[in-house]
Amino acid sequence: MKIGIPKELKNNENRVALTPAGALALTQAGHEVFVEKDAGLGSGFQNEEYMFAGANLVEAAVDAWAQEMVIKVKEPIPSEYAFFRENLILLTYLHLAPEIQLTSELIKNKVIGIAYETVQLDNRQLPLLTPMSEVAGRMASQIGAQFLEKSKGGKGILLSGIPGVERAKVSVIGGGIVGTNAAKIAMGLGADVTILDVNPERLRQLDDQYGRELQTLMSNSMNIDDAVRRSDLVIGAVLIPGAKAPKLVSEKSVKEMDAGSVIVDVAIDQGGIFETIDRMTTHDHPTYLKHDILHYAVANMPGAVPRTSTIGLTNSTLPYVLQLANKGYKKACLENPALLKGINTLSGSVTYKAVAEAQAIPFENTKSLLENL
Ligand SMILES: NC(=O)C1=CN([C@@H]2O[C@H](COP(=O)(O)OP(=O)(O)OC[C@H]3O[C@@H](n4cnc5c(N)ncnc54)[C@H](O)[C@@H]3O)[C@@H](O)[C@H]2O)C=CC1
Ligand SMILES: CC(=O)C(=O)O
Repeated sequence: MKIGIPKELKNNENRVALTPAGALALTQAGHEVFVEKDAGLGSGFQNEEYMFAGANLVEAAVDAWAQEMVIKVKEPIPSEYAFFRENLILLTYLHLAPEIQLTSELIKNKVIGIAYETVQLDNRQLPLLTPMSEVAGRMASQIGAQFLEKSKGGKGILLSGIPGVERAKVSVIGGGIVGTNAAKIAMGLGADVTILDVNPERLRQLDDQYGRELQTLMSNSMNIDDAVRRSDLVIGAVLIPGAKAPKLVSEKSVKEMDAGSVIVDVAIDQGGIFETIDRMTTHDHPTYLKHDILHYAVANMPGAVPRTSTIGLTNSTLPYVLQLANKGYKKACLENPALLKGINTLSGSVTYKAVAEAQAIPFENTKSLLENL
């Protein structure tokens, strides 16, 4: 198969969809890889390393996009919609539920849109979201700690406190991969950490794992309101796969936080869980103030640590990329139910139920559509 790797265009997005090691695995399997010149530089991978791995370097994005399958990191931005065409296989994070225009372009152009974030194993794990959730979760606490500093606009407190001075209170809403990693780092930095989840089994696991160091709480509106009001830093880490994130934190609770407190909404890529977050922010302008609370809502947090993230992402995506390339997307998806769940758009239809529901548009069953192609 001919596979294109365009350079990422989102603000401060320095990741690339494939490492030279990944390119080598594909060329050794008999595939042709076309990497846009300089696409790997932000992650510290030189053009020569891709050439050494047997990939072709192409001068322009259009040449990478012209291939049978295009692998990216982030959802395409409007300037990339012109590259969409019928039967293009696009493998990337799509986060379509809140992205009406992108969804409509993928449908209109009959793109085969496979979203990393909805590839799901039988045990419900999301193997292609996990590595970036590990990164973003770990970053969320670091970022929260930075923005609590006075010079960054925060209330001027240290997460750990010092002997004789109170520690900061951190609440993490959602106890999955992002939430657990955020809690781990916040605990490591010495904060007083509470984690909320709706899944009692998950709360039990977290309690077994971290004991008295971590306060677990059932996620309901009363507990969320109480936790938010008392927190110096609140991290949003909820996910209902494919769906628009539920608005769990009310504007009223945010107003009751102390001035200079910080919100980091990692779930912003699915629309965010705070009523006071109505827009994404960027690495260039990461926060805005609302009700005197700093709001951070960057949808590509791992883009800030591209070397770690690119290697972590390729480690997880490569086995799936190889299946798609070796078998063709149709056979690969019909033989692997996890990959089948990744298809969000096919033959001009939305094939992921939660996306169709979020946008109130018709939904088609992926398997039936594929079998009849
Ligand atoms: N902004 C960024 O750069 C990045 C954002 N993300 C996003 O972070 C979000 C979380 O991802 P993961 O941790 O990997 O998902 P996950 O599936 O591992 O965890 C989600 C957790 O949310 C819980 N949950 C569901 N409804 C809830 C509710 N009402 N209250 C409390 N908890 C609830 C689930 O039980 C689950 O434990 C996703 O939207 C993901 O796309 C991930 C990586 C980077
Ligand atoms: C998960 C995601 O959207 C990201 O890593 O940017």
